[in-house]
Formats: sequence, C-alpha cells, structure tokens
Amino acid sequence: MSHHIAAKPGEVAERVLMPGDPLRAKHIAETFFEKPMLYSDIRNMLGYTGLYKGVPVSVQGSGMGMPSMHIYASELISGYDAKKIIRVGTCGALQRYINVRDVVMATASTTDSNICRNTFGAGISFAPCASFNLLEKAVHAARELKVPFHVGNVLAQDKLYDDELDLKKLASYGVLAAEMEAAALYLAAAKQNVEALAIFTVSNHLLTHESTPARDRERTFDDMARIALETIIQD
Ligand SMILES: O=P(O)(O)O[C@H]1O[C@H](CO)[C@@H](O)[C@H]1O
Ligand SMILES: O=c1cc[nH]c(=O)[nH]1
Repeated sequence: MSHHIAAKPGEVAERVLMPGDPLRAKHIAETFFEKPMLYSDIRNMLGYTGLYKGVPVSVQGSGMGMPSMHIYASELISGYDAKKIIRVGTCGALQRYINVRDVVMATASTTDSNICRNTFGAGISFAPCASFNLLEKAVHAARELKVPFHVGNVLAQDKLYDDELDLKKLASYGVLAAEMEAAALYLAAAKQNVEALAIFTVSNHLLTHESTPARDRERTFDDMARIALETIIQD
C-alpha cells in the first residue's frame, strides 16, 4: 500500500493506463478488461486491474494537473513496480489541421510548470520525452485501427483557464495541443527509468472553439483506449 493507492502487493500490473478522470478508469476497466478488480478507491481515484487479451493491465485515475499526476505515477512506479505507463487523456487542439476526435500522441511535453526547473535548477530546460518504444507501437496500433492521429510536441499547462499564455505563439512553434499532465508523467518515468507515453483524444479545438458532444467523446475515447491497450500489452 502506498500513501494514495490502497492496492496490496501484486495487485497492480506492470502495465498501467492512466486517464485523468477516475470514471474513465472505471469505463475502461468495465469495457475492455476480463475480470476487472477494483484495487483502490482512496479519494475516489479509482484503480482497477484485469486482463486484456490475457495480459494483466491496470488502469489508474491520475486526477487533474501536474502535482496529482506526479503523485500517482511516482507511487505506481516506486510502490508497485509499474514499468510501462500510458496516459489516456483529453486535450485541446492548437493546429487547424487537427480535428476534434482525432488522437494526439506526445513525443515531448513543453510546459509552463516549474516541475522540471524544480528538479534540475534554472540552468537546464529538461525536455520531458516519451518512450520511443511505446510511441512506435502506438503509431502502429493507430494505423491498424484506422484512427486519425498526430504525433508531436504538446503543452502541459498549469492553468486550464489561462488567457495570459500565448497559445498562438506555441502553435506557431508546432505545438499540437494543450493538456495538463504529460510533463509530470514523463519526468516521473525518466527519474525511475521506466517507459511512459501520453496519448489524447481531442475533446475541443482551442482555435475554432469546436467541442465534441458527450456521446461522440465516449466512442473516440474507446479508440484511444484500444490504441493504448494494444500498445501496452506488447513486450
Ligand atoms: O481528460 P483528462 O485526462 O483529465 O485530461 C484533461 O482534462 C482535464 C481538464 O479538463 C485535465 O486533466 C486535462 O489534462
Ligand atoms: O487541458 C485541456 C484538456 C482538454 N482541452 C483543453 O483545452 N485543455
């Protein structure tokens, strides 16, 4: 048991999906797992383990924002020996050629958070990066499943409602989308030398202000979950 996760030793798999929303964790477990078992509901941050195509996989809510993700990812890695973590999140698109419902995969995470500076000091701008192994497999899975996807840099921002951040400038530097946790996940994984990837369903467009209806979101979240599951069960 760790401070925020009530699982007993051995109850969390080495392969973990992490949505921000704990109810998305429940949905993924109930939709895709054989024999889903709830191992933790501390703070209602639900965590389940089950089998996907015969392979043990867990799904653990991370909550919203960098500090919450850092807590859960760190405890999964040091307390439960998680070796591969894939965030399955939502994001807002920053490029006109990206449509709502598309999938975005983060090669790296730009951030306005101090999480990396607090780790390395002001002289180093550490670049939180995805596992190439997981990224390559996720690209292959998305092609097989015929899901539209984009791969590149994303912004992990500290404030969802931020009218001071220059999103247009970040977009002009090729940043694909904005979300709130990838940098913390990649930093925690890098520290403990495990593999991590963040993939997203585009839930809204930050330039056109288009948004997805709730039902559509569920279907496209399932596309993203399938990509993540097909990726994480491979060696
Ligand atoms: O849908 P999730 O995974 O929570 O991700 C996005 O949604 C939340 C904001 O609404 C933030 O956590 C952001 O990163
Ligand atoms: O962080 C997020 C998540 C979804 N959509 C956004 O615009 N931002």
